Amino acid sequence: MPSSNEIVESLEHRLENLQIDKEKPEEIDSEATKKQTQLLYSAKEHDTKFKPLDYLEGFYKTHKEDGAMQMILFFLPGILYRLPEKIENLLDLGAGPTVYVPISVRHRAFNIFTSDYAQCNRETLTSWIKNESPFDWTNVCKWIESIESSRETPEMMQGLARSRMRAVLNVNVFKEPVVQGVHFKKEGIDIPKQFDVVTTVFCLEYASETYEEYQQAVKGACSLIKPGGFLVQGGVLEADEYSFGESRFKCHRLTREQVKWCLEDNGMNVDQSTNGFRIIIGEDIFILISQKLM
Ligand SMILES: C[S@@+](CC[C@H](N)C(=O)[O-])C[C@H]1O[C@@H](n2cnc3c(N)ncnc32)[C@H](O)[C@@H]1O
Repeated sequence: MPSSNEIVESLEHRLENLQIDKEKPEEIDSEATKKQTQLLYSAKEHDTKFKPLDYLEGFYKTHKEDGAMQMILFFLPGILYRLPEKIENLLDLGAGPTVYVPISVRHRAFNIFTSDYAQCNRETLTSWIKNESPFDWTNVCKWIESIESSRETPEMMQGLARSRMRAVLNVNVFKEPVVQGVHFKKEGIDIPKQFDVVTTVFCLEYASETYEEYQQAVKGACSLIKPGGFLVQGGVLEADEYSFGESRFKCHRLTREQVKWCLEDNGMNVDQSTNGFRIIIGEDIFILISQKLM
């Protein structure tokens, strides 16, 4: 069986050959015109202005929809391979309307919790759990399957992930506790105070507009991890905003140093020479795994 290092290295090698779709000059022009017509919202307005279907159509319709998503989906299996083989409780923090994390961890995590700050996203997540999703995840499943080589159909992948789902939580990374309420849960489920693994992708820097807010957001995320547990974090560096559909949202312009400083401040391992930390950065998109020190 290959080691997790070998898997990540082989994925890094494959990344060199991955065609991340770059915008052509005429597309850049039309992007600039589109931007002028989009409304610019603050990060705090995610709860009232976020449009789940516009977001999903913009970034997840096919795996080629967006370079950042391609990068995350491509490296996620290799990063997840570094987690313990059996995970009792996993939380996807700030999942938005997306379910690619539960699908990717379906074989390892027994109890999967998902969450978001915006009610419309919590509703979209719940509808997927009830197999009433307004969005078709087939293409993303095929992309995940091609990286995993698991030979499962999208229906099998989603069926297993759904059976592992336990609850949809209302979260705010600036509040204490971060879990503010339960939007949906299956019968007889207790919500853990801390989790063995917390995943959070494009959330902490997108919830923030300043470094102070980002520090608070990381503190909130880390407070949800058990001692010895893991954080899997994905995000974007050096960006002031992101956009989809008719909306743009401001975000904190994050640097790679800030990513590490904040983890360190919250008792997380940032020593690349150990097994407890690994970061991969490409085209200003990063994905990392960090273990909480005991
Ligand atoms: C860009 S989306 C990322 C969604 C998803 N994780 C993904 O990878 O596509 C950012 C998410 O952060 C959530 N968010 C914004 N402010 C937040 C806060 N204070 N606490 C928790 N989540 C927040 C938003 O509601 C939104 O769903």
